[in-house]
Amino acid sequence: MTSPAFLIAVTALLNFMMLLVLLSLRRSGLPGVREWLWANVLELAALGCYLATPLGMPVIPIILGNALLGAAICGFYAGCRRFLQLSVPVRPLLISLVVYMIILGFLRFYVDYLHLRVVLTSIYHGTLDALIGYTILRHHPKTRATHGHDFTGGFAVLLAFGYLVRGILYLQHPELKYWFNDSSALNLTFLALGAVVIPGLTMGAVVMAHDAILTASEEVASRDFLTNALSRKAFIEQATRQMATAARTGRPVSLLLLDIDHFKSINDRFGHAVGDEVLRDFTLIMHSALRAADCLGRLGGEEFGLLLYGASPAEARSISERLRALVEANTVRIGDNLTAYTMSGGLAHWSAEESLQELTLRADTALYQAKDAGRNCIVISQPMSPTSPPEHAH
Ligand SMILES: Nc1nc2c(ncn2[C@@H]2O[C@H](COP(=O)(O)OP(=O)(O)OP(=O)(O)O)[C@@H](O)[C@H]2O)c(=O)[nH]1
Repeated sequence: MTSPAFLIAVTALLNFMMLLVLLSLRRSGLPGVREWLWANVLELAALGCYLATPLGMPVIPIILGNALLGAAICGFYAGCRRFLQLSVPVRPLLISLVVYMIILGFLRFYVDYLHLRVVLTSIYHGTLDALIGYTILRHHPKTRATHGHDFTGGFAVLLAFGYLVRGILYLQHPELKYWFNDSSALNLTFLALGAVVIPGLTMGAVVMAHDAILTASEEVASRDFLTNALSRKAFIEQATRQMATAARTGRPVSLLLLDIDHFKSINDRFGHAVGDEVLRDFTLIMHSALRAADCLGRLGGEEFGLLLYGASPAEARSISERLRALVEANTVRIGDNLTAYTMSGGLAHWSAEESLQELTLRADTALYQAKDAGRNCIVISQPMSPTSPPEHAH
């Protein structure tokens, strides 16, 4: 038959394994990992105190053990808040722990009410589990599915519910036994409930952390390091996705290819570092003038692609002209001097049967025409009619 001591020993082993898994995440630098680590260390120490019950020194399991376990769950909650970039209510957590310990001590050493102590621990741990569940589910990322958040938040809510049941049961039945000297199914069930809290929640936290690491590395891989525009590959993927959506919804799409004028001479005159600065400046202007949904990618060198989703041909034309004018009006500081530069653009409005490659070819031809026409202008490609001449916006 399983005994409470055996259950505690197994939990300690589980705890230790989760500690090792968390240690492997330390290098990630993710906020919250340090607190989760501490929560597991504190739980291990608490379990050690509980195992000392047969020694007959109640202060070790009841005061020290419960203080450490209470601190462990507070630490886990703090880790979740840090992970989610939220502030940690350190003072309220500390005060709650101190008050909890004072009442617990009172219920053991002043009046000895075992069932009220069980009710009190149920309220304390249940409330913290509910807070953990609520916080994680409330701050669930909106743009992607994350099983880690669902699992951890859902598990914490379930634990809170388990504690609620335990609290009510012990409140209504003061005759129920609890703890080391009782191997009844009920005692073991509630003991197991308390035992799985930190290892179970830690497992969820590890999944959340892996998800965050994966998302961050995907973001880095899809961005051009110098300008923070999308990489060519990511641009093509995103543009293809947006065109597929447009094909379904009937929304208009335009592609603008942009190229900084005489960029080679900027490099030649001021050096490569200044050229890099101009590239960064250019993308800053683009990002500040565009909507978040507009997809800007660096296609190579000083050439960029901009997919304008949802913009009508007239809107795309006015956006392109606005961007050109913004670049023309802007200056970059080079030492003590201010230098201006311009850009040319080729704009093509997408028609449903066209592939991204065909659309890009038309925009590219328009871009060449803009360069031929003297630069610092936007040329609009005429859709579907090979005979119609290109139109100049500026
Ligand atoms: N500083 C810097 N220069 C780059 C980078 N990538 C490409 N280039 C340079 O960009 C220049 C592009 O020159 P060209 O293709 O002749 O174009 P351009 O001088 O802008 O002439 P037009 O496009 O015809 O106006 C080359 O000198 C490349 O070395 C980069 O990441 N940083």
